[in-house]
Amino acid sequence: MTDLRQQALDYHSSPTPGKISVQLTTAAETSEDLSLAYSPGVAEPCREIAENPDDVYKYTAKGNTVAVISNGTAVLGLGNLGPMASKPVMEGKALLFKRFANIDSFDIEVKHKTVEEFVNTVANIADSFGGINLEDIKAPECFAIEKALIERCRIPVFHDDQHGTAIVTAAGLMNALDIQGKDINQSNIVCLGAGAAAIACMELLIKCGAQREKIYMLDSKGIVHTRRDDLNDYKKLFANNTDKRTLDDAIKGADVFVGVSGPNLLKQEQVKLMADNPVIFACSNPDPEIKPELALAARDDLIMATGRSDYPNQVNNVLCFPFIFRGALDVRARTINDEMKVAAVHAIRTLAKEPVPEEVLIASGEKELSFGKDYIIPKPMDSRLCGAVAKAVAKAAVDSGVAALDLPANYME
Ligand SMILES: NC(=O)C1=CN([C@@H]2O[C@H](COP(=O)(O)OP(=O)(O)OC[C@H]3O[C@@H](n4cnc5c(N)ncnc54)[C@H](OP(=O)(O)O)[C@@H]3O)[C@@H](O)[C@H]2O)C=CC1
Ligand SMILES: CC(=O)C(=O)O
Ligand SMILES: [Mg+2]
Repeated sequence: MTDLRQQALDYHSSPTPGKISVQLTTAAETSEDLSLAYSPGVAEPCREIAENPDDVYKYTAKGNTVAVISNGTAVLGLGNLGPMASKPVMEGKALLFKRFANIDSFDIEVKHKTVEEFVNTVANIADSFGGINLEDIKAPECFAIEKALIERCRIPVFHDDQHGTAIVTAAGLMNALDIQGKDINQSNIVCLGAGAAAIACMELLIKCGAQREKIYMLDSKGIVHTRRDDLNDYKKLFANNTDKRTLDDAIKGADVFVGVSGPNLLKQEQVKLMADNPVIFACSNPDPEIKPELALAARDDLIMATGRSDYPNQVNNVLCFPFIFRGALDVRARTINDEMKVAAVHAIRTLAKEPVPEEVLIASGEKELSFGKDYIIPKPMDSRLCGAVAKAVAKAAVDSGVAALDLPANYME
C-alpha cells in the first residue's frame, strides 16, 4: 500500500508535475508561420467566424475539445475535498479522453457558493468547447446543475458520474446476469448509495428491464422508504413501501448489489445472505464497498466487479465517457440523449463477447480472457471500444435527430 502511495505520488510529480500538456498541431517556426498563426493572418478566421458562427468548427479546435469541469464536492468516494484537490482526477479524465478517444480536454475546477453561480460560470464559457463533461459533483446539486446547463448550452453536457457510470453498470450487469442465468426483470437489486451515480444507475437499469419495486436503495441513513420525511425528490422516486430498514434487511435474498457509496460498507456476513449466484458491483473508488478477496472468500458462486484497474471486471465510467463524446463530437450532436446512452450500453456489452486481441492480454497482464465470470466487460485498453461505442452512439444521434452532421464515412462500414 505504501509502495502504491509513493509510486502514485512520483507518477504525478515527475517528469513534470501533472499528467497532461498542450501540443501544437501546426507549424510555428518562422516569421511566415507566425504571420499566419497570429497577426495578421489570424484575423481571417476571426472574420469568417464572425460572419458564420459554425465556421468555429472549421478554423479552431472547438470540435475536438471537451471541458472536464468539477467543483470537487464528490471526489471519487473521498468526499467533498474542494476544487483544487479534485484536479488530479480531472487531469486524469483529460488523460483518458486523449489516450482512448484522441479528444483534447481542459480541466476546469470551479469555486462557487451557489448552484446558480456554478451554472453561470460554466454556461458563460461553454461555447469554447465541443462538449462538457461534468465530474465529481455531489447529489442532489448535480441534478439541477446538469439540467440547467443542458438547457443553456448548445453543446452536449454530460455528467459522467451519473450517465457514464450508469451505462457501464448496465452493460456489465446485463452480461453478469446472463452468465448467472438470471433475468434483469426478475432480479432483486440492492443499491448502496442514493447520490449521483446511484440514481442514474438505477434509472438506466429500469430502462433496461429492471423493476423499480424490486430495487432497494440505501443512503447514509438506511433504506429509502415511503415513511421517511427527509428524502429529496430524486430519492423519493426510489422510496419503497417496505418495513425493511437496514442493509441487513435488504441484502437477504438479493440477486444484485450495486455499491456507489463508500469504502468497506458491505460485510462478508451480508454477502452470505444474498441469493444463489449473486452479482456484486462494489464500484466505490478508490476503495470498494467490499474487497474482492473478502467477497470471494465468503462464497464462490458470485460475480464480483469493482471500479479499479487492479482487479478483474472493472466497472468504471472510463469504458464510456471517452467514446460517447467521440461519437457525439463526430456528428456534432447538440445533446447526449437516451437513445445514444442505450446504444453505448449495447455496444459495450456486445464487445465483451468477442475474442480478446493479444495486445489487450499483454496490456492487462493476462494469459487468457474470454466472456465469463472474470470477464464480463471489456478492458479500457481495448482499442476496439472507440470504434464500436462511438459508432453506435453517432448512429443513434443521427437516427434520433440530434446530429448536425451526417454519419462520417468511417462509421458507415
Ligand atoms: N466505478 C465508477 O465508475 C464510479 C464510481 N463512483 C463511486 O460512487 C460513489 C458515489 O459517488 P457519487 O454518486 O458521485 O457521490 P454522491 O455524493 O452524489 O453520492 C454519495 C452517496 O453515497 C451515500 N453514502 C455515503 N455513505 C454511506 C453509507 N455509509 N451507507 C450508505 N450510503 C452512503 C450518500 O448518502 P446520503 O445521500 O445520505 O448523503 C449518497 O447518497 C463514490 O465512491 C464514487 O467513487 C462514482 C462514479 C463512477
Ligand atoms: C470513476 C469515477 O468517476 C468516480 O469514482 O467518481
Ligand atoms: Mg467521478
